[in-house]
Amino acid sequence: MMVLEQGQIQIHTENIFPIIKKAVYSGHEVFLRELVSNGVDAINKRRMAAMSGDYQEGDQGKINISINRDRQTITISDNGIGMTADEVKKYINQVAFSSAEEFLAKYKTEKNAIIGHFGLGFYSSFMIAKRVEIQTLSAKEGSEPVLWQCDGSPNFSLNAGSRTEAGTDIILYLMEEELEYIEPARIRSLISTYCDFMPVAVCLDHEIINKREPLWRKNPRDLTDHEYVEFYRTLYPFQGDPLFWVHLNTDYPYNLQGILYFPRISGRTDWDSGEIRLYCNQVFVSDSIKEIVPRYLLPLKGVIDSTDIPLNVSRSALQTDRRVRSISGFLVKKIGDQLKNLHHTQPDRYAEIWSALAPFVKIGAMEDDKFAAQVIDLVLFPTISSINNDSKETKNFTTLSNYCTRLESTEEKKILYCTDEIAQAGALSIWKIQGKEILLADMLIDAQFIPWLEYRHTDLKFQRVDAEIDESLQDDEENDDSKVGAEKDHLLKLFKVAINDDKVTIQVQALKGIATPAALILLPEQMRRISDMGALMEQRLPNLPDYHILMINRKHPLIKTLAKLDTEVYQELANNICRHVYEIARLAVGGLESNQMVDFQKHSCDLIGSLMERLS
Ligand SMILES: Nc1ncnc2c1ncn2[C@@H]1O[C@H](COP(=O)(O)OP(=O)(O)OP(=O)(O)O)[C@@H](O)[C@H]1O
Repeated sequence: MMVLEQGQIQIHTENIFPIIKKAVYSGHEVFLRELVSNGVDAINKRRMAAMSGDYQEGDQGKINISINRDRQTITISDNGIGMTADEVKKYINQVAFSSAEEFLAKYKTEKNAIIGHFGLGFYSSFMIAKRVEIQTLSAKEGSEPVLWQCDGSPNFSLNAGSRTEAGTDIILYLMEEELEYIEPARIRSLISTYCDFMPVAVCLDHEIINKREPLWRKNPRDLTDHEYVEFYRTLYPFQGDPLFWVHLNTDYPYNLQGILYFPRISGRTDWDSGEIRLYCNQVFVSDSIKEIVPRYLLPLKGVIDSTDIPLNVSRSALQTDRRVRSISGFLVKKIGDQLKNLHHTQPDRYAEIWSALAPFVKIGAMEDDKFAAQVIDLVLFPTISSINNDSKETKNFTTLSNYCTRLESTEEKKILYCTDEIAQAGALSIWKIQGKEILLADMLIDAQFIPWLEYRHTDLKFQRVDAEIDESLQDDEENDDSKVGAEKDHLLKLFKVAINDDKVTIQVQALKGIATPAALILLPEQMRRISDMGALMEQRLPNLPDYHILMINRKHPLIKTLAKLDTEVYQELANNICRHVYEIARLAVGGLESNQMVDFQKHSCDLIGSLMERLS
């Protein structure tokens, strides 16, 4: 055979082959992606070049992978543009080599940090092959076939090749320790992962393996909801249907296509996993890219396909990259726009999925001012409104601004909210009877979101229903001290003696409404927030703060009777009743600890027992 050329690949620093073999020890499988991508590029180049007339037009682009068990080889063949001898010298011996060298220089310091090893290119073959041959024939009219051989040392040879059709075969002689790639099942699964959406048929022994259509490349106007959902199902099987999606398509200032889905979040959702799949020209790169979206968008799933996200840099460099930051801002904006669109065009559907969206919208708003500006009027609260004429309670959704427009203009802008409909049921009922509309803020995140809202809206005052009983809820006539002052003092004294705890402030008031409870525990807003914050920092659920108010309702029949009881004679009974009323009020707000619960049961039974004795 006539030898065209023998030589040494120019080595600038050191022999990179052992480094490729050993240092890049993890993720060897990416060799297939790199070589198939080169084949796709070659096919595209041929199509373009054929238009100019100097190159032969090819058949439909196709990449075939064949396995020869006896020779322990894998051959990746394409019918692309091919290379002349000069091009092999230039592109393989110089360009490909220097890009691999550059890649490895970065790799040495960044180790696994480089995303998906993209950029190693042709020389990634040496991760799994002890010897590599290139059989290539350029599509340029009158070209001769060429054979390039390299045994993993810096020496290469260039001879006359045997290809008769334009295109390239990359023949990999597998190393002993890499024989897993001789298994067709292994290659098939790699094609499915990396090449599924490639624009060219990728075959294993001439059977097409990649058949999936990259939906994100289609025009959104040509797609139905069903197609979007089906696509999601194939990407993320058994995960429930998505709540909504955004189709991305932009050319300027960067090239980016994709579809982002908002998944159905469940208790098991891992907020930090990051499951957006990154593609580059329909070639799969990675499915755990967390750096291109802000943390609060990590629950999103779907596909981003961009040639403008630098792939051969470390993850930390990616995070600070200006273009990536701008892409991240673009994604945030698109999600915000879609939420707005849903809210306006499908308000019922929006309200229906709101509880799933709420944590992420609220966290996003608190973490990102720009996102906050977009979504602040899209935050919904369920409201517990007044009793209607037909006595049925209604629960609707409202935005904060709509709630405010319903407040009477003369009124102080006080936003009443409830964080637990059961524990705050007593106080809640008093406000409801007065026809007040109450926001339900019962999500964990609301403990931070309410103070955040208050900070943004300095003209608004947020008050939990059990923070105080203001004058509007008190029965003025029944609270006239000139008439009832003595009785109030008497009750106050009775409860003080019975409870005997300086931390509990006792108040006696007559509350409006017939169904109001005998006693209520009140927690002044600021004091309660400090206590809640302490619990949050200690990562426990907030309990009833030691300092609280016991509000005694003078209008309740039990308290009325108690006030009339001859306490000279029934001192102990009065004491027990006061303690019992206090314990019931604590119980109602979930404020009894386990040992107190045992005492409560005993006290209740003793009290009922002693009253029954008097009857018999
Ligand atoms: N199958 C092929 N057909 C024709 N030319 C090829 C083929 N494979 C590689 N080449 C040529 O060799 C060059 C170097 O390839 P290599 O894969 O190392 O880097 P790249 O494809 O340019 O960049 P990267 O892989 O980093 O995206 C290519 O630019 C191309 O000109």
